[in-house]
Amino acid sequence: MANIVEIFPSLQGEGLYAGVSTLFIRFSGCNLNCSYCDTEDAREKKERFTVTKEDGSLLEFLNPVTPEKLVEILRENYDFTYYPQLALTGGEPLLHASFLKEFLPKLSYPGEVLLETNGTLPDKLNEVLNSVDIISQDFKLKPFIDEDCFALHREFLQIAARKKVYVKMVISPEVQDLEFNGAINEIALVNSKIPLILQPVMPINYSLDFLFQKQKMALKKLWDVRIIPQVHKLLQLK
Ligand SMILES: Nc1nc2[nH]cc(C(=O)O)c2c(=O)[nH]1
Ligand code: SF4
Ligand SMILES: [Mg+2]
Repeated sequence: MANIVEIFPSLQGEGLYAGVSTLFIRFSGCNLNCSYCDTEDAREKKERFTVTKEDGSLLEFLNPVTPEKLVEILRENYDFTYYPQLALTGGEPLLHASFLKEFLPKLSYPGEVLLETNGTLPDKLNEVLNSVDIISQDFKLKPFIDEDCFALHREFLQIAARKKVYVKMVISPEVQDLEFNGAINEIALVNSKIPLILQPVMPINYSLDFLFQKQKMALKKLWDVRIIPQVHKLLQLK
């Protein structure tokens, strides 16, 4: 059984696949507490979850949900043809790894399954690796979190690199070069071909110079470094 916050169709607003028509499942709960978190309500369990249908109307279902029920809800409410990607997000979806291990083979999604993860639960990733196609792994930097996640991020990325993977780093002018360089080195040690997406903290009420400076810094060690803001926020989508 899993606790869900919401299911909705939208454009992928973040990362390497920004712009792809995507069906999102947002799971409850998170093991981190980032200062820039824009899904605070996903951190706690909800009695019910909402399903936004293709025509924009809303349905409500009771938590927790079984894998069978979730498959039924998706099949009844969406034509998967229109969503080349299914995104699993949160919160931290890997807190539901054993659920996902049952659910994803039952669903057998015809498109690609993309996992949006904070990259700190390597053992859980191992459990679901065979059932996902793409991994969007965050690298969490100071000053946005108190913990040092680099060792976990490295271990996680080594596993994720067996699939299609990219790293997403939320940055602002407050991120120090030393911290940033440390993260770049971790990625380069796993594979310098792994794409890195620099995602500026929203709202952008600061000069963009630091973004280009950080991109250049990263390009010394990595082949593919992109600056991509949250497209869904620019377009005022969910
Ligand atoms: N449109 C849209 N794209 C997204 N990509 C990642 C999201 C997330 O909250 O994890 C997200 C989201 O909340 N909305
Ligand atoms: S990992 Fe994601 S969901 Fe969890 S606190 Fe950080 S930004 Fe929010
Ligand atoms: Mg979001």
